[in-house]
Amino acid sequence: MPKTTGHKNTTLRFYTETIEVSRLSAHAFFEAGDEKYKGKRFFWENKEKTLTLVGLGHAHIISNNYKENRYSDIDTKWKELCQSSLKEVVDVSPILFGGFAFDPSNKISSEWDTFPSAFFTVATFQLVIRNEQAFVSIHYITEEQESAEAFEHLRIERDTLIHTAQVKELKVHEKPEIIEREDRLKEEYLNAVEDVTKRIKQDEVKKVVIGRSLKLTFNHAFSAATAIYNASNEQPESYLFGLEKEDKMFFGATPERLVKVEKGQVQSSGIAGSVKRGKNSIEDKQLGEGLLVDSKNLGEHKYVVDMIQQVFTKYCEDIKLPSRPKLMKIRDIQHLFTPIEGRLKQDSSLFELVEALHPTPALGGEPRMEAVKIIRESEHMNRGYYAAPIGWINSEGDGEFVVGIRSALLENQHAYLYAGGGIVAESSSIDEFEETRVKFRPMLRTFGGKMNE
Ligand SMILES: C=C(O[C@@H]1C=C(C(=O)O)C=C[C@H]1O)C(=O)O
Ligand SMILES: [Mg+2]
Repeated sequence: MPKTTGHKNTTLRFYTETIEVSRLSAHAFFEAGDEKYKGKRFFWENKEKTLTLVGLGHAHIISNNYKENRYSDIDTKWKELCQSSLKEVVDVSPILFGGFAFDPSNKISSEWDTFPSAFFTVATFQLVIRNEQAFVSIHYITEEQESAEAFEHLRIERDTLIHTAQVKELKVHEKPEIIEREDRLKEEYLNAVEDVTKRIKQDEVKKVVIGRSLKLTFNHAFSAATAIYNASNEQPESYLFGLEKEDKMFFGATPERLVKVEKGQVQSSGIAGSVKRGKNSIEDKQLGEGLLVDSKNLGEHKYVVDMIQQVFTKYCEDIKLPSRPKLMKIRDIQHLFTPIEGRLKQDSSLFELVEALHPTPALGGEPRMEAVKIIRESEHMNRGYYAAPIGWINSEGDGEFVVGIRSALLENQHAYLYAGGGIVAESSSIDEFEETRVKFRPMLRTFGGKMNE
C-alpha cells in the first residue's frame, strides 16, 4: 500500500521517467490495467478532446476525511511532494487526479461509504495524450533511495501494458443486461421539490438543487473500461471522467466546467436552465429560443453567474463575462450557458478556486450554506461525489476541475445514476422530474437502458 504524505519527518523521493509512444488508445490502455490495477485507475478527457489522461496503479495517495480545510490539505501536500521530492526537471508533469465529496457533513450511509471527503492519487503509470502525442510516465515514490531493481521492474511492466494496449482492440464484452431498475426515493424526491418550492416562495432561500438516483442491476458485472468507452460514444461533446476506488468507479460525461487554470488564465462556466432537444430542427430551435427568454430558467441561471462573478472578482482581474447566456446544445438536452474568464491574481491556487466555487448555485443553491443544509435534510440520500468537483492538477499548479454530473457509480453488477435540477419559486415537481429523466439518458444509454420508460 503506498504511503501518503503529511508526516513532517518523512522525506519522500519522487522518481519519474517518460517515454513517447506512437499509436496508443487511451481506452485500450485503461483496459490493459484490468488485471493488475482494477480499482486503482483514472480516466480523463477534456471537452475539446485536446487532452486525455489515464492513470494505472497508485504511486501515491493524498486524501483526507476533513470537513474543513479539505482543499488546502490536498493543495499543501501536493505542493510539498512536487517541491521537495521531485528531484529532476521533467518534460511531462506528473498529474494529481481525484475528487471531492459534494457535502462532507452528510452522514447518511450509502454506496459512497468508502469514498473519503477528498481522494487524490498519483498514478504509477500515467498516460498523457496531448495534441496527438502520447507519453507514458512511470512514477515511483519512496522513502528510500531509488532501487534500480524496482525501477527496472516498473519499466518491464510499463512495456507490457503498452504492448497489451497496442495489440488488442477494446474487448467486446458480453453485454450485461439490466435485470432490475429502481427509481430510488421517488416520493421523497417529489415531496422535497414541493417543500423546497414552498420555502422559496416564503423567501427562506432563493434556489435549491434537488437530486435523485436510479439503481440498475445487471445479470453480470459491467466492465469499467466498457462503461467509459460507451459514455464517450454517447456524449462525445462532453468531458469524460472516471475515478476508481477499490471495487467501485465513479464516472460520467459532464458538460460542466467548474474551473480551469492554465498559465494564470482562469475559466469557469455557468450552466443552469434546461430544456429537452426537439424531435426535429424546427422544434429544437423553438425550444432553444423559448429557453433563452424563459423567466424560470433565466432565474436559475442568473444565481449561478452572479455567484461565479463574485468569486472571480475576489480572485481574478480582467474579467470577461458576456451580458446574456447562450445555448449549449448536447445530445439529449439544451442548457443556458455563460462562459467566464479572468486572470488569476498572484498567490491564489486552483484548489482555492475550487473551494470558493463549490458548490455553485447550479448544484447547491442560493444562499449556499442554507441550500446545502436543505439538500442534506430533504434529499434523504448521500450524493457522494455526484455534483462535486473532480479533476486534475499538475506540478506547476495548472489543471482543471469539472462538476461530476451526468454520472454514475459503478459497482460490479450495480450502477447508481444521479440527476438533479435547480428549484426556484416557479418550479413544478412534475416538470422537474421530467428534467431529471432527460438528464439520466446519457448514462442510461451507456448501460444499455431503454429510453421510453
Ligand atoms: C444537477 C444537474 O444539472 C445542473 C442543473 C441544471 C438545471 O437545473 O437546469 C442544468 C445544468 C446543471 O448545472 C444534473 O445534471 O444532475
Ligand atoms: Mg433546471
